[in-house]
Amino acid sequence: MDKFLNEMEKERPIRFTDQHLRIATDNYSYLLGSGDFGKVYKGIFSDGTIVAVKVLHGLYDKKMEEQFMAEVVTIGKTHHFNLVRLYGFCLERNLIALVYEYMGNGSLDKYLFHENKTIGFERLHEIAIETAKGIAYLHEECQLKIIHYDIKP
Ligand SMILES: Nc1ncnc2c1ncn2[C@@H]1O[C@H](COP(=O)(O)OP(=O)(O)OP(=O)(O)O)[C@@H](O)[C@H]1O
Repeated sequence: MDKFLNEMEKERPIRFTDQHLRIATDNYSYLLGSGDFGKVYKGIFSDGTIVAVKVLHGLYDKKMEEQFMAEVVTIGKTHHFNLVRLYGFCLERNLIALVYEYMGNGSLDKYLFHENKTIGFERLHEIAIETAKGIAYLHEECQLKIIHYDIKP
């Protein structure tokens, strides 16, 4: 694990301390949302960079370690316009977190599934193409296994 973390630090993602993230998030006072793996908070670093800090919940075990490493290895290496940047991570006994680029407009699914406004076909097509470009890049960069589904007409 230590070797992995040292490698990652050379590659790019920054290793943050618990204290650093506590200050940036103003003691986790601004909740952006929550997902399957934890809660996401807004943070601002002293240089003005706005971030989204995902605090992973659950006990630190082998499965959690694997999930964490997979995310840092894959997303941490990527630099693509259509993919959210992973700036860094925190791996301490009392805090396991991932630090992402802040997306001011929130999640895409909000627009696709929860908003009353309907998105026109052209915009939907554009989103699909740009999403596919992001996935293709990730696939190439990280040699991810992408599952191919048979789409029935
Ligand atoms: N980078 C970000 N910038 C701004 N808001 C974010 C960011 N990442 C997450 N959020 C907010 O936090 C919420 C939860 O995100 P999270 O990634 O934990 O869950 P999810 O999108 O449901 O995916 P999953 O749980 O499958 O990982 C999102 O719906 C969004 O509102």
